[in-house]
Amino acid sequence: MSYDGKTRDPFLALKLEREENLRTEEINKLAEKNFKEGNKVFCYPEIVRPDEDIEIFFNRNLSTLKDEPAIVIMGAYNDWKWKSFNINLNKSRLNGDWWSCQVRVPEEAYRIDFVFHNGNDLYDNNDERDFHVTVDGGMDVFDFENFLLEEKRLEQEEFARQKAEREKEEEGKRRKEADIAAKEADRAQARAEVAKSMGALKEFMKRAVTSVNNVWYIEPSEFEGGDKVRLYYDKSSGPLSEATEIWIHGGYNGWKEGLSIFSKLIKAKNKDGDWYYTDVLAPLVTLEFVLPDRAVVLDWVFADGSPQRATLFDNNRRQDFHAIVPKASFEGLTLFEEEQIYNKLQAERRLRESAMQAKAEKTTRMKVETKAKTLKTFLLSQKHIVYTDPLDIQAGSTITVFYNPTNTVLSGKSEIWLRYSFNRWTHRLDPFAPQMMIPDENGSHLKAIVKVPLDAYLMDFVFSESKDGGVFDNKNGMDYHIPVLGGVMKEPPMHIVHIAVEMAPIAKIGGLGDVVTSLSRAVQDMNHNVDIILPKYDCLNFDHVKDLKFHKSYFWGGTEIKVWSGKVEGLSVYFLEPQNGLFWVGCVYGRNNDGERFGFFCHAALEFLLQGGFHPDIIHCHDWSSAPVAWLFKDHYRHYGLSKARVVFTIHNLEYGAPLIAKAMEFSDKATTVSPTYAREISGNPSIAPNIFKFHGILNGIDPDIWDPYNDKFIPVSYTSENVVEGKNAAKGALQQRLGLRRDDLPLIGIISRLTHQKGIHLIKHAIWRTLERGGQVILLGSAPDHRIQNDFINLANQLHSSYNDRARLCLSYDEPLSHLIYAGADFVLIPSIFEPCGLTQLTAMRYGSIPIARKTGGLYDTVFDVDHDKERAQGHGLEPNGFNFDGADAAGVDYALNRAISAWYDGREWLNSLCKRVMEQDWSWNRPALSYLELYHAARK
Ligand SMILES: Nc1ncnc2c1ncn2[C@@H]1O[C@H](COP(=O)(O)OP(=O)(O)O[C@H]2O[C@H](CO)[C@@H](O)[C@H](O)[C@H]2O)[C@@H](O)[C@H]1O
Repeated sequence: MSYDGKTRDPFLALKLEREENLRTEEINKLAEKNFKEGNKVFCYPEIVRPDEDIEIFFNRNLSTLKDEPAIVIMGAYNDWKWKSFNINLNKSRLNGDWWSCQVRVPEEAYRIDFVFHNGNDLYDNNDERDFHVTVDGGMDVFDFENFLLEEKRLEQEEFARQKAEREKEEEGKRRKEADIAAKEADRAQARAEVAKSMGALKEFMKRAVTSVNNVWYIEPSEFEGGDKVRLYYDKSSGPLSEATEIWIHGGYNGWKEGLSIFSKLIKAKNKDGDWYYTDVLAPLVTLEFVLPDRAVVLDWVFADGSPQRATLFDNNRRQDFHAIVPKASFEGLTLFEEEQIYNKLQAERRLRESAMQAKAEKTTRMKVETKAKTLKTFLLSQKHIVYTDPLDIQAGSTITVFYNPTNTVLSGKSEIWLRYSFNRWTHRLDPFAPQMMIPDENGSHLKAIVKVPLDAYLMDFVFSESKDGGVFDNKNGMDYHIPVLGGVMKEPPMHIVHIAVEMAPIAKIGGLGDVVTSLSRAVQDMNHNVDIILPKYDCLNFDHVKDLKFHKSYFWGGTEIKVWSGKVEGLSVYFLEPQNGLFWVGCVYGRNNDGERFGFFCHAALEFLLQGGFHPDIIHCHDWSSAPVAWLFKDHYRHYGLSKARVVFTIHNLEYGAPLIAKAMEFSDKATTVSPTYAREISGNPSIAPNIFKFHGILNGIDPDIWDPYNDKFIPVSYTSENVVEGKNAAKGALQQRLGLRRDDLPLIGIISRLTHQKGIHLIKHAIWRTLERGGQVILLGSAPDHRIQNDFINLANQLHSSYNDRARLCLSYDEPLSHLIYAGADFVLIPSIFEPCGLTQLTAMRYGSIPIARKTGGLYDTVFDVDHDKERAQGHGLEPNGFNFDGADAAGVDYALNRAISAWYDGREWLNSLCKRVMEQDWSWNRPALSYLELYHAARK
C-alpha cells in the first residue's frame, strides 16, 4: 500500500489494503483456474450483477491476437440489442498473458456480448460464436423486451407531443392567414356597402340647399354636426299658416336614423313675416348619435304638433326639407360608416366561428364517447361467456381472463385451457404457453392470468379441453379478439377494394349504395386503405365527386376503358368508363342487358386492378350485380397476378339474381349477409345452403356523419338527445309547412321506402288509413320501379290529397334532402317489410329520435326491440327496448303495433319523449359491425 497523504485514517487504509490483497488473490486464483481449463476469458467478480463494474480478463496468448500489441474489446448488451462499447485492454500484472479492462454493467443488462480485436481488422470472435457473460439477478429477456418497448412508447409519446405542437403551430398560422383573409373580405364588404349607401346619399343631397327664400334659413350659416344652430321658418309660407303651434320633425342624412329631431318652434320677434324658429343640435339626437362628423344633410318637415299629436304638415310638397350641413365632411362620414359595418361584420364572424368550433368539438367528443361506450357494451355483452378484468385491456398490464364454458362446446369438460396470443396470432413471442384455467372463487367462470406485452394491439384467444388441444371453442372459427389499448404497435393496414355498382350519394338506388360508402368510411377510419371501383354512369351525381380527373386508359374486352379517379365522402373512387357506352344509358339498373353490362364491368374492374399493379388484400363485391367478381377472380386472376387477394361477397338481398348469388357463394372466400336473422332465414335456401360454412350475418350500420341531426343542413334546428323534443318539433313544423300539411301537434308517421313487394305495400297502405282514422298525419316518401305500383300510389295520393289534404302527403319521388327532414320531423317511422335483409330506415330513424314501428323480420328483428315484449331480448344485446314491432303480415299485425304507438303519443308524451332520447343514444353506426367485418377480412386471409 502507498500512503498518498489523503487517506489520513490509518485503520481505513489498512482495511482497503486488505481488500485489495484479497481481490488480487481471488483474481490470481481465477486466472490460474481458467488458464488450466484453457479458457481465454473470465471476469471478476465471477457472478456478474447489474449496475456494477466488472473486470474482464482476456488471455492474449491463447487467441488469434497473440502477436498483437493492442487489444480492444467490442461489445454490447442483451444479444447485441442494447448499447455498445469499445474499450482498450491493458496488460495485467497476473502471471501469463492476461489483459484486462473494466466494463460497466447497466441495470437493464441480462447478458454481455463481446469480441476482441487489435484496433484494426483482426478479430477473435470465439470461433464465430462471440463471447458472452450472463448477468444475474436483473432483468430477464421478457422484462428487457418490455423495457425496450417502454422506451419506444416514450419515444412515440414524445414524437406525438412534438407532432401535436407542430400541428398547433400550423393551425395557428392557418388561423392567422384565415383571419387576415376574413378581415380583408369584411373590409371589402363594408366598403362596398358604404359605397352603395353613400352613392344613394349623394343623390339625395342634390335636393339639399342652405336656405329657401321666405321659407326657411339657418343661423349661423356656417355650421357642422354637433353645433347648435337656429332654424327659422316662415309659417305663412305653407299649409301651416293657420296652425297654433309649429313643430319640426326631423332627422339627418336622408332620414337614415328615422325621426330623431323634434322640437317646438318659437315665434321670432322683430321679424317681418310670420317667422318661427327653433334651436337644433345638428344632428339633435341622443348621445350615442352625436358624432361630429356624421350629419351631412338635415331632413325635416314642419307640423302643427308633436310627433304624437300632429295632424297638419308642411312637407315641402312631399319633398320634405333638406338642409346642407356646410362644414360636414363627407369623407369622415364614409370612414365612420365603413368602420361601423366592418366592426359589425367582424363581430358576427367571430360569433359564428366560435359557435362552429364549439359544435365541431362537441361532435367529436360525442363520437369518441359513443365509440368507447359501444366497445364496452360489446365486451360486456359476451360477459356470460368471456370477459377480462379490467374490461379495457391496456398494453403492458396484467389481466385476468374469465371464461364460462357452460354454453359452449366445452361445457362439462374437466379441464379448460386458455390458448392466447396477440396481434392476430402474429406476436413476436408467439406461441405463448397454454394455461390451464382455474375456478374463480366467486362465480361460475374459470380464470387465468395473462401478461399483455407493450407491443400488443389485439388479444386473441380460444379455449380447449386439454393442453394439446382436442375440442376447441374458437367462436365458430372466428376466435375471440379484444382490442388492446395504448400499445406501441398499431395494426398494419389492409387494402380493401370494393367493386360495386351503387354508391351513395353519387349512384344510390337503395341501401346497397349506403353500405358501400358507409362501411368503407368506417374501415378507412380504422386506418385501413380502401378503394372503390364503380362504373362511370352518365347519370352519376357529379356534385358530390371531388377532384375528378382522368387517371388512365386501358384496353380490354374489345374497347378502350377510361379510368377516372375522384373523392366521394372522403373515399378514393375509380370510375370505369368503357368507350362502348355500356354506362351511358341514363340509369343504373333497368335496361334489359343489366346482367351483361355489370358482368363486363366486374371483369374490367379486375383487369384494372391487375394492370394497375394493385395488390389488395380483400376484394369485396356486392349482390348479384358484382357477384361475377368472385368467379372471374378465381378463374382469371387469382393465379395470374392478384394472388394475395381474397374475395368477400355480401348479399344485400337474395330476392334478385339468385343463380348469380349462388355462384358467388361458391367462389368467394367468405360470404356475408347484412343481419344475423336474415342469415338464418336464408340459410336453407339452395343458393346458400351448400356454402353455409363460410356464411356470416353481420349487421349493417349507418354513417354517423352523413346522418347526424346535430350537423344536418336539411333540418331547421340541430339537436342531440339533450334537446330532441325541441329539435323534432321544429323539424315537424318545417316538414308540415313544406308539404302543406296542417301545422298542428299531431302524431306523425313517416314512411321512406322503395315501393316494392318486399316493403309490405299492402301494409303501408293499411297503415296510412289507420293513422288517418286515429287523427294522425302520414308522410310517405317513396318510388316504385314497377309502373303499375307507381300508378297505384299516384291514384292513392290523389284520393288522399282530396280527402285528407291537411293530414296526408305522398311524395312519389326520390328526394334525399326531404328524407332527412322526415327522419327528423316524424314521431314514428314505419317499416312493415315482408322480408328485410337488414333495413337502414329504422336505424336512421333512431339516429334522429324517431321511433321505429317494424315487422319482426330479418334485420328489423335484430334492431327493433318492442317496448312491451322485448326487454329481455334487448338486454341480451346490452340494449333497452326501442320501438314497436309486430309479427303478422296482415292488417291486424300492423294495427297491433301502430295502435300502441299512436296511443302512447296521445296518452304518454312524457314517456314517449324519453324513448326518443333513448333511441338517439343507441349506437347503430358501424362502430361495432366494422370490427366484425375486419375479423371476417382477416379470417378470409387465413
Ligand atoms: N324515395 C326515397 N327518397 C330518398 N331516400 C330514399 C327513398 N327511398 C328509400 N330511400 C333511402 O334508401 C335507403 C334504403 O335502405 P334499405 O335498407 O331500406 O334498403 P334497400 O331495401 O334498398 O336495400 C337492401 O340493402 C340494404 C343494405 O344492405 C339492406 O339494409 C336492405 O335490407 C336491403 O333490402 C335508406 O337510406 C332510405 O332512406
